[in-house]
Amino acid sequence: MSEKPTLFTSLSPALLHLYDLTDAVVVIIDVFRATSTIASALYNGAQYVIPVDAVPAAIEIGKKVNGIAAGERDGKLAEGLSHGNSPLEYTPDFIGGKILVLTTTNGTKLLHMALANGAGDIVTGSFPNLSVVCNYLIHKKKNVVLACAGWKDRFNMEDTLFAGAVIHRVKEHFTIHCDSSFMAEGLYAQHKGHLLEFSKNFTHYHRLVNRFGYIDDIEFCLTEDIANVLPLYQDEKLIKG
Ligand SMILES: O=C(O)[C@H](CS(=O)(=O)O)OP(=O)(O)O
Repeated sequence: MSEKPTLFTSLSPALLHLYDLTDAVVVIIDVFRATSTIASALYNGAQYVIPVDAVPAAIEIGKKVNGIAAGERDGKLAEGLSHGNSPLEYTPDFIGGKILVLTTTNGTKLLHMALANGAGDIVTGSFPNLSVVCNYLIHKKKNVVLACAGWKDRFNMEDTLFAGAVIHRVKEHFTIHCDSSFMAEGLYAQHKGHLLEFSKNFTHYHRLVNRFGYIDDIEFCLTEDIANVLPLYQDEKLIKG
């Protein structure tokens, strides 16, 4: 009997160095909101997304590729960028055929950290593209690291819940000896029927909804398969895989 590949969950960027990324598919997870926004932009016809880890670089690259330089810091539009990090901003009319250059507080930084740690096979995941990510992991038959962006190195619930949702669907295909994966799946199994209601307790819900009123974004970001495309990292871009 052939051995199954392994699956691990990194609950924070601060823990990422503990995992071997070199021979694995790394799923970058930032449910609120970077990876939901990336799925939305590609689903609605963006040519591709360039994830960037700093605002000045996003502005410079945006000019060079004649793209839309977008992103935020701490939930607000960052100075010098013309668009934010809301998945609802990237409608087909607006983003169709265009290049999005995106920089965010947690998600795009984590993707660059994964690259610096040797990752060669990177996709981004969120509830809006849950099924396509799971199918990719099953068909690749490679080791997997589910990498949660958290918030400024802290653990968060929404990224952990998404990791749990993936594990719930793919677990028969992997060897999983990882307590964070076990915890993530248990959490998802317990709350999958009422994610929106459950999310009202989360730190990020307070940050995004109570401070900025982004409730529609939260609903989008917790809706499974509403933008079911695979953002695949190739040649410094996220393309539709
Ligand atoms: O834009 C977001 O949703 C967050 C903002 S915050 O700084 O975490 O409040 O950034 P992200 O990198 O998408 O987590």
